[in-house]
Amino acid sequence: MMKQKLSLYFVMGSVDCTKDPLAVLDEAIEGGITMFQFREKGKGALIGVEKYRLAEKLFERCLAHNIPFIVNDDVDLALTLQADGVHVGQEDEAAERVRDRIGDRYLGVSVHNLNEVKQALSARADYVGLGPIFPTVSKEDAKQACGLAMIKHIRAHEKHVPLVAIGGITHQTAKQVIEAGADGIAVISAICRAEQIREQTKQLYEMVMDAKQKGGS
Ligand SMILES: Cc1ncc(COP(=O)(O)OP(=O)(O)O)c(N)n1
Ligand SMILES: Cc1ncsc1CCOP(=O)(O)O
Ligand SMILES: [Mg+2]
Repeated sequence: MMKQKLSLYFVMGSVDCTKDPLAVLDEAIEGGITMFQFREKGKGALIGVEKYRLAEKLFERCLAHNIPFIVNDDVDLALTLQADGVHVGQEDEAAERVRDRIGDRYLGVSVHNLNEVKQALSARADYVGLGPIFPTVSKEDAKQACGLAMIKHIRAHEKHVPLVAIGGITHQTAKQVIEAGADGIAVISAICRAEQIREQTKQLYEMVMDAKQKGGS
C-alpha cells in the first residue's frame, strides 16, 4: 500500500554522494528505506549512457530487495528501464500526460499547496511530495520552505491523499513531520551525508514507524 511505501523514501543521485552511489544505496537498503528515487541532477550530474548505466545498477539493487524504484523527471528513462514509477514537479512534463504515458506505474507529483494537491489528484497521481518543508541544501532552485503548517492544512482538507514530506528533514524533525500528518519522509542529505549510513537510516526508519504507529496511520 502506497502510504506504507512512502514511510522512508530515499532520493539520491551521484552528485549527492561522497562515496560510490551503489554502496550508499546498499547501506540505505540495509537501514530500511521503503522507496527509492533516482534523481540525477545538479552540477556534475551524469548524462546520456553514464546516467543510464548508473540507473540500471541502482534499479537492480532495488529490484533484489523489493524497493520501488522511481525515476525523477525523466519519463523516457523510466519507460526504458521499466521502472516502478516516475516523479514529476510543477515545472516538468504535465502530470496528466505522464500518467497517460506510464499507465499503471506509480506517479508522484511535487506540490506546494492544497490547490496543487487537488490538481495532482485529478491527474491521477498515486502520491504527492510536499516541500520543501524546511530549508534544504540539496536543491538549488527550491521554493521557500512551507513549514509543518502546510502539512496540517493539506491533511485537514485531503484526509486520504498519500503524502510524503521533503526538504531539510532530519532526525530532529522526522517525528514532528509525521505527527503533522505526512505518511512518510523523503530525504537526501539525512542519509547521503550521514557518517554511518546504515545505522542512521535505521534510526530514521524506527522514528518514522514509531510516530506512524502512534498516530494510527
Ligand atoms: C518525493 C519528492 N517530492 C518532491 C520532489 C521535487 O520535485 P521537483 O519539484 O520536480 O524538483 P526536482 O527534484 O526535479 O529538482 C521530488 N524530487 N521528490
Ligand atoms: C528534491 C527536493 N525537493 C524539494 S526539497 C528537495 C531536496 C531534499 O533534500 P534534503 O533532504 O537534503 O533537504
Ligand atoms: Mg522535477
